[in-house]
Amino acid sequence: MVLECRGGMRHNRPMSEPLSTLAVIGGGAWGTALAQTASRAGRSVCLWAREPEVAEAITTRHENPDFLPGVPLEPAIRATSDLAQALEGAEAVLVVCPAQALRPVLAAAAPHWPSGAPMVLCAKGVELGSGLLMTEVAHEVLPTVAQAVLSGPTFAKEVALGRPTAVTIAAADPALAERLVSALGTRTFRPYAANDPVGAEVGGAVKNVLAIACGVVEGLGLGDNARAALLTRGLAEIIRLGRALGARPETLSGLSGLGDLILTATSAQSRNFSLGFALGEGQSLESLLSGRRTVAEGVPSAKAVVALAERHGIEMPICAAINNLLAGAHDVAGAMEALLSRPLRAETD
Ligand SMILES: NC(=O)C1=CN([C@@H]2O[C@H](COP(=O)(O)OP(=O)(O)OC[C@H]3O[C@@H](n4cnc5c(N)ncnc54)[C@H](O)[C@@H]3O)[C@@H](O)[C@H]2O)C=CC1
Ligand SMILES: O=C(CO)COP(=O)(O)O
Repeated sequence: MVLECRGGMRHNRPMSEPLSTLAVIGGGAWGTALAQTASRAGRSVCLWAREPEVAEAITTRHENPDFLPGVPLEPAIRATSDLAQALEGAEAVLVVCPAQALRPVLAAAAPHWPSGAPMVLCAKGVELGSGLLMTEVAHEVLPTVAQAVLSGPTFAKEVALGRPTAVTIAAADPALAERLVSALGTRTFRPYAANDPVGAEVGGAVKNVLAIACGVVEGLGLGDNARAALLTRGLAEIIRLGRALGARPETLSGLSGLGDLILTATSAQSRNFSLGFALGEGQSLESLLSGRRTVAEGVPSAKAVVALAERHGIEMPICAAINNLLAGAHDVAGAMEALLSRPLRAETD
């Protein structure tokens, strides 16, 4: 079956005109949920899924049983596994692939990128090896494309079901953030405009590692005090790294930082929290990752975040303990011991 995605003629719109046609790159749970909310906001949406069977299920059966089962999708959403088709005529592109796949996916998209269309980076992570944030990776691949970051406390299924949700849309250019807020906002999907994209992405990347830590503590049955301590000291790690990278503290304590940390690190709906919980109960990382199709971004990002912190001379002991656990350098008891044996010190150090 040929799946067509035609958003109209390729053209550059003046910055003030509304964005009517969007491409969503990524057919996982979050790309599908964002396509759903954009379609409900009245946008014409074409989604690119890597798997042809996912594209076909979305277009013909209006569902994504592989990555977002049980949620009826808007019939108007079109999907394709052809990147060129997905991008044709798009006035903005939401990039929603896993963080470690961002570089190759953007490189494949680059020859087909619609002239003048900004990108909205929606993945949460830090690139392994380079230690680059998503905006930095994207800038290396597509240096002339305007960027925004969409991040916040957002379980995909709740968004797709239309449950009330607030997010941050951050762009260095405030006019771009406002246009995206207008394009995506609805009564229940409520984007807040911001102009600190780095702050928005640091919170989203680090909270996944901290969610694994909270899951471990829960799986070990260490209690509510321990979880509260991890959340608070975890936020201190987000703020320390964010400041070093030029983020503003108020962004880190907003929706994309503290908000997402609270959501992800306290809910069994989170893949990162659940993975940590299973590790705390004694399951092996290998068994948890084998055959898995969904992402737990905290796993690759732990190593990248710790390397980034070392490069900036910042202490991130919770992230370091999780990195050691995931790398097999410590078992669960060893990772806890590394945290509990740290010297006592002033809270604000
Ligand atoms: N699921 C959620 O509730 C939310 C997810 N996010 C973020 O969105 C990003 C995407 O996550 P999900 O949509 O949840 O994914 P998912 O776990 O539902 O599905 C995995 C997706 O990754 C794709 N994929 C796997 N390997 C790939 C590769 N090498 N190249 C290109 N694509 C590949 C698969 O085709 C599939 O679309 C992640 O960074 C995640 O942290 C952000 C907010 C909410
Ligand atoms: O980013 C998310 C919620 O904001 C999704 O978290 P998980 O990837 O841990 O499920």
